[in-house]
Amino acid sequence: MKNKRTIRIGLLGFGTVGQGVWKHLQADQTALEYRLGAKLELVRAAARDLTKSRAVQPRPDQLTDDPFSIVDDPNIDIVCELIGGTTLARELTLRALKNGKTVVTANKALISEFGEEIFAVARESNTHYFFEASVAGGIPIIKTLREGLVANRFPQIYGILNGTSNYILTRMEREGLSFEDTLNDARALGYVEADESLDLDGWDAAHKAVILAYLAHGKWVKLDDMVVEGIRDITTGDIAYAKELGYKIKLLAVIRRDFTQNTVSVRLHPALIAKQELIAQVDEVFNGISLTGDVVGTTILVGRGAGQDATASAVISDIADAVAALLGAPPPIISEEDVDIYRALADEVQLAGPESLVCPYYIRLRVKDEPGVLARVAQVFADHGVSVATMIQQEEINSASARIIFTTHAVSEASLDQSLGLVAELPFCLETPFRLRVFKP
Ligand SMILES: NC(=O)C1=CN([C@@H]2O[C@H](COP(=O)(O)OP(=O)(O)OC[C@H]3O[C@@H](n4cnc5c(N)ncnc54)[C@H](O)[C@@H]3O)[C@@H](O)[C@H]2O)C=CC1
Ligand SMILES: N[C@@H](CC=O)C(=O)O
Ligand code: NA
Repeated sequence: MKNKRTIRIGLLGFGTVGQGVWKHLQADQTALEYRLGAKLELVRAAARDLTKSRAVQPRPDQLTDDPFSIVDDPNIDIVCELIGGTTLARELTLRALKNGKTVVTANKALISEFGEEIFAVARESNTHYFFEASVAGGIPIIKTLREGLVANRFPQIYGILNGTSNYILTRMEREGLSFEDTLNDARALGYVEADESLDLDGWDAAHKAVILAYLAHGKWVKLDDMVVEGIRDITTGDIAYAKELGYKIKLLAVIRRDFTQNTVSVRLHPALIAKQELIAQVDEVFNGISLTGDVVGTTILVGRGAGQDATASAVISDIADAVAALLGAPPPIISEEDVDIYRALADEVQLAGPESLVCPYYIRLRVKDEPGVLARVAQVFADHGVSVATMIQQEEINSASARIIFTTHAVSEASLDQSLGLVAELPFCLETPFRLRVFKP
């Protein structure tokens, strides 16, 4: 390849994703160079511990423990931030952008918290910030929203955005294992965040939902304004009861825009979803996103949401866009720097209030097995407008206690929670009542 410009790349972070990017860029370099019309050079990667033995081993001069030497290197054009977290990663990202570098990231925590600031700095620095790997791993969801579906407004986007929890729920369902039993395997497969609470308590998927909500509706929603619940309290029993009732339990992100009321709601929680829905059939580490556009109708994307190779695929796709931008091609149709476009998308949209939380529920109670229990619970439900749709009662082994599983008709979350608060205080109630939402697309 004669007279082609050489684009130089540096990686911040050389863990699961960093090594994947290095490995695949090297393996596919020639083909990529032809497709991009530029030469690529992997200059250096920063890692915390240089002595660690790694599956991917660059030459010693290509590894450094000083990430600032990469963002300050005048020869480097593209910096990939694959460290994670929101402190050092933010500092490095802002410095790289201010130094005029194009930045590619997989860091959803950083974007959901500091996206507004980072996009502004990219704009002021006349450069770009790409983040395809930050949502749904290898699925090209960012490109799909910004480019492929640009003709649409989106009344509903929902789906599975966390590979780790979907992997755990799938193995709990198939093998009857507890989630602790499967967590180690998810770790070994490189799916789990360094801070595991991000995966298990729903925060990681919430970060991704915040990013999608911004891209679709131009509004940065704060985590404090969202319902965020994870999968820790789900038992194999809940999964089995849900199955008996025709449902699967999935950790779902739900983004709804009501164009009449001009409100948007973004939430993240486990929910029962009818097993015939395509999203219910997305298992293991796969993510699935259903996007309903006012022009195209519903489009569903399914693919690997975590893991070294899938994530590297998304990072390399951003590197390709970054190379194109550096060679003078226009940025993607709606780039993250187009504030005016996002302001128009937002159109002064307000967050939907708690009254918008109305749906059917799944309820699990553990009670003393004695006369009158059902009548008391039914009375509390009736007093709060909670109407029972189905009930399963199962005696426990010692036969002094029983599990009762209800599903309800649609009811407001406030009424449901009030009634469960009262049920919890009844003398025969042996455990805090547990409830899951039933999601109807
Ligand atoms: N693992 C996955 O499947 C996916 C991860 N991501 C995101 O990609 C990013 C990286 O994730 P992983 O590769 O899984 O994490 P990891 O923990 O395997 O790798 C992090 C790397 O950053 C380096 N690092 C941390 N502090 C450093 C410092 N002070 N100086 C130099 N290097 C430092 C570590 O040495 C390590 O090489 C995170 O933002 C994560 O959320 C996104 C999609 C999927
Ligand atoms: N820990 C995350 C990794 C990808 O974003 C997940 O499990 O989805
Ligand atoms: Na993606």
